[in-house]
Amino acid sequence: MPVVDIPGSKSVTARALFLAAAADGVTTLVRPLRSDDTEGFAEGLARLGYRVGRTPDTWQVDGRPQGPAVPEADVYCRDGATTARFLPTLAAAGHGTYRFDASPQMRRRPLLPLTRALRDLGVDLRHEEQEGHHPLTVTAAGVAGGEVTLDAGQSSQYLTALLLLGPLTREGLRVTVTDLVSVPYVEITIAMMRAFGVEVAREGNSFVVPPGGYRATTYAVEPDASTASYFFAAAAVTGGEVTVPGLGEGALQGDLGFVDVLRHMGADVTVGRDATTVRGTGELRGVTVNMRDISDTMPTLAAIAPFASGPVRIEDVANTRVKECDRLEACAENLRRLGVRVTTGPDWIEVQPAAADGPTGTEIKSYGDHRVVMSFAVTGLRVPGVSFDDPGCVRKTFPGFHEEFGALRTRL
Ligand SMILES: O=C(O)C1=C[C@@H](OP(=O)(O)O)[C@@H](O)[C@H](O)C1
Ligand SMILES: C=C(OP(=O)(O)O)C(=O)O
Repeated sequence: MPVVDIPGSKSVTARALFLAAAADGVTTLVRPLRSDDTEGFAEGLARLGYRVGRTPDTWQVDGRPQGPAVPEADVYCRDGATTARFLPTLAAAGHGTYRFDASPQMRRRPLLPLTRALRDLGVDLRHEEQEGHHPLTVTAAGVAGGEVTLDAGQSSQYLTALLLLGPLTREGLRVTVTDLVSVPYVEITIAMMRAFGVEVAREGNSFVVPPGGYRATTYAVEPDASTASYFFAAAAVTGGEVTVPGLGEGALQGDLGFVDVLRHMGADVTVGRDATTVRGTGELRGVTVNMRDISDTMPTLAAIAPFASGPVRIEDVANTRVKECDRLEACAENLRRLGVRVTTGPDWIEVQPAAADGPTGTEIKSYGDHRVVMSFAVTGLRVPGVSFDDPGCVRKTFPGFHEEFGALRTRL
């Protein structure tokens, strides 16, 4: 029975780094994710003058409730949207001039609703080239706080950034959302703020954050549930069994809900107190599923959909078009390259069962998207000849993916 150790959650590590930097005292992160996104986040903090110390298993951050330690900084956010959206928001609470840029991929991704909200709160923020995109400069002079309205229909990260900022403002914050996707990520934010001593109140569509700052702590990062989805899917399509320790009933991440989709399709799933096991049963039924809450697992499901006995339709995932790539089209194109029939709409994808002679191996076009590669690696368990034009882009969240997945392949 393969037991797979999954690296730490990207979302939890990014939040923990923000909270640690903003807290009063020294915070220790236990088993943070070490990947391009989170290394980029930690490097960004260091650029802003925060002290980040490392041992193989822990990161220590000296918190500065007053904001960055340097009056000027130039921060490169790489491909990470958490870095590119959370760090300018953290910097706004300080005093100084901070410029943020990102990779070409991240430059294409939006953040206008967030930067508008920051401006509405009095933050001096300028986009250098294209309105609502990196590069941008924050000329920070602290944030008074107050009320602000936000459209988080494209990304919940806008709301998370503002909630994280709330305790650093002088009066606290009340954020009213007109739309919101990826709700479980906001729940992660609220639970983690609580662990750092701040209670967010929810009043209908409004989130109320008191002023007063964060308390430093020791924080253990749980394994990444989105990463685990590839290993759970592997069990479901091969008839094997995979157990992931550290992700159980108390897990913070909504993406663990992907196992409910697999259960619905016919897999045997046990979510225990501190571990989850998926066992393939040989049966994989078609399904129609709304993935608005867990859209990072849309490519995982799309990539195994050809092995289902009926059509797989994934709905309400418009915002997957503004991730590392347009994931709906990237998945559709790669499925077609495999010889699978697929259709897409503005916010959905429908995949037909593979023909009797099965999908045919091909080179998968990665679009620099870690999830495209990791998802179609699962397809490759059943289809000989699947390769990737850019296998290394998994570094964003899981640099060791191919080694770990290769090792699992021999044990399934
Ligand atoms: O807050 C976070 O850590 C994340 C939120 C989600 O983004 P959206 O809210 O943009 O869907 C998710 O896709 C991303 O990988 C991580
Ligand atoms: C969308 C993703 O990342 P981010 O938005 O944090 O860059 C992801 O990891 O799938």
